[in-house]
Amino acid sequence: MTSEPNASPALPTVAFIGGGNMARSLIGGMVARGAQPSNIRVAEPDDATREALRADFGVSVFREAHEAADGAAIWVFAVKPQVMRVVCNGMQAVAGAHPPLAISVAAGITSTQMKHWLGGAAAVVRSMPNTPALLGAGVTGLFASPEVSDEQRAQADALLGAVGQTVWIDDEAQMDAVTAVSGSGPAYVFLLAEAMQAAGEAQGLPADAARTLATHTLMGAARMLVESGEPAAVLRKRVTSPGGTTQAAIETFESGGLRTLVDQAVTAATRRGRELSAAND
Ligand SMILES: NC(=O)C1=CN([C@@H]2O[C@H](COP(=O)(O)OP(=O)(O)OC[C@H]3O[C@@H](n4cnc5c(N)ncnc54)[C@H](O)[C@@H]3O)[C@@H](O)[C@H]2O)C=CC1
Ligand SMILES: O=C(O)[C@@H]1CCC=N1
Repeated sequence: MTSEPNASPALPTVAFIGGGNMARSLIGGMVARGAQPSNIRVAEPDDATREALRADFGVSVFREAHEAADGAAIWVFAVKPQVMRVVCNGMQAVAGAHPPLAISVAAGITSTQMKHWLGGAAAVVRSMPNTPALLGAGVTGLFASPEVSDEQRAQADALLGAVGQTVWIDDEAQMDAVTAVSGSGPAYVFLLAEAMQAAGEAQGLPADAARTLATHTLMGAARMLVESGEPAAVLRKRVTSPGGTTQAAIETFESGGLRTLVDQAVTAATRRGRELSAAND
């Protein structure tokens, strides 16, 4: 099931545990789309990162996780998978017998691991957002553990839906594939942008021109994919005149194994997600 972005979410107090790249994208996207900064608290040990969040978005910032978390209705865990267990264990005293909704954005870490590390009573939504959330153009896959109530599920959908599309996943094992396609996905597009720009420069284009041509081509094509609703293959064929320039390029991509390479890359990212779960158990 997918849903459209919400323009102005009415959210309860949210505490972000970890204020790095992904948290910044979510917080920036939420504030830009109408969330009250006074309802957003962030725990971040790095002084410069913490102060930048306060200065840029007006949110309340804290050095310690428990300071931000105490009294918040939703906890968003945005730390690296490698430290998640320690961070959750440190929250058990604040969680008590009735912990608030816990939303994890971490790659690999399962809802069962989160629940146990938080003391066994937590309702956990495992999510996988991506950094275009900063522009309200994110997409987030979400899985709700059995303890999550309908109201909590709606809260998670409102929070992540404020910064882009949401897609609910019924089988948690598929969250590693979500991570591999859309969580990591922006990096694949940025790699393609780098390669297109470099190739344009190699053909003699000035760097500025190559960047503008490559980046706006990606933006225009992405908008067509979303706004036309037509399959990618149909849009591709409309650009590809028989015997023309595009055909020469597409045949080069196909004979070079682009589809196989993309499949291998997504498979490697999916596998890495599973490894992160096992390695940090
Ligand atoms: N960067 C991305 O595009 C995406 C990242 N994620 C997930 O988001 C999580 C965070 O990733 P990033 O933001 O990229 O990493 P990051 O390294 O930029 O942010 C993590 C932050 O957690 C802070 N931190 C460390 N220990 C802490 C503690 N005890 N309490 C509070 N904060 C603590 C660090 O100082 C750091 O600022 C990871 O689990 C990752 O899998 C998910 C989707 C996309
Ligand atoms: O690379 C990572 O592990 C994280 C998860 C998805 C995007 N960044």
